[in-house]
Amino acid sequence: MTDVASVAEQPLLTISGLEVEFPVKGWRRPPFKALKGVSLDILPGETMGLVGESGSGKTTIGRAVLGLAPIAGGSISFDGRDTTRLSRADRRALSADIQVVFQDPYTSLNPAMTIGDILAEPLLTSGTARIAARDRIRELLDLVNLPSDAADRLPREFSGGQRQRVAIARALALRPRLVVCDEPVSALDLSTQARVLDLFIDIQEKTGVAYLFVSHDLSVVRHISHRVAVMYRGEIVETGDAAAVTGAPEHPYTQRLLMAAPVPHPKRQAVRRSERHALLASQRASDAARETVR
Ligand SMILES: Nc1ncnc2c1ncn2[C@@H]1O[C@H](COP(=O)(O)OP(=O)(O)OP(=O)(O)O)[C@@H](O)[C@H]1O
Repeated sequence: MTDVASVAEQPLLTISGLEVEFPVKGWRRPPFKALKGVSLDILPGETMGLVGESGSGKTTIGRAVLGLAPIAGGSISFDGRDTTRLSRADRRALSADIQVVFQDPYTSLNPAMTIGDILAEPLLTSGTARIAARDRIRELLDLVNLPSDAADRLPREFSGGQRQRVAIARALALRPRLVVCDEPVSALDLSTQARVLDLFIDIQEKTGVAYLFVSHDLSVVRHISHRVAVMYRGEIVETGDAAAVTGAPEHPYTQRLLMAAPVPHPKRQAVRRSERHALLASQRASDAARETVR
């Protein structure tokens, strides 16, 4: 379903010539140009990986898409509408369609709220009735593979990976069409990273959500993306099919990034995303069968 060829060709998100400038303190000092004319589009159900070194402007693109960066030029349109010129009410309506998952699952969840209350918040704020919200919370916990009794527990009772599942569930509560994922696995250990990345892929296959997936880690981006854009000092220097960009990059900067990235296991590299899912499913089935025999 999420194969790029099978999704509609009309972009969900189109960023054209985007410029973001931050003011710099000091008499008559020119602003700092964090984005210098960035263009990018994302199709429905697609994952666009955004990779680049620290300070290249990845987070700023995500923040601009969320309406949180000072835009100096260019445009961002979502579903054909320019989002840089929305009234506050329209921006609020759009926020159901565009959600975010942050890097740190330890600070992004309110420690005093139960998981149920954390997931209920966006639902109740948007006008969902309490009974419908309770059903939706159950569905969300199931979608991110957490037990339904998780709703009654506090964030501190969960590991980092489980907390990130809660953050993902919260982002999905209002059935967004795009989720900005800003380094969502960087704070997790390697094996948890792989499981959470596979969860993102599973959810996309079930819901058709698109991701703008920001990471400084080329191997993470290679694992999850359909297409990849490479950022360098406020500009996109290369965009293309994930396998092509991460396998045979054209731009010297991407080549340097690739040399610095850990090499994936050759078997894993050869397996396409859809095939990987079939493989994972059969691995899970044989694990389950082994458990039953024991
Ligand atoms: N609010 C701000 N005020 C001033 N400068 C900012 C602000 N936010 C970001 N910048 C600058 O804009 C540039 C791009 O930052 P950004 O956070 O987008 O980079 P990044 O590629 O996401 O890096 P990292 O991986 O370290 O988060 C950096 O030089 C940063 O210092």
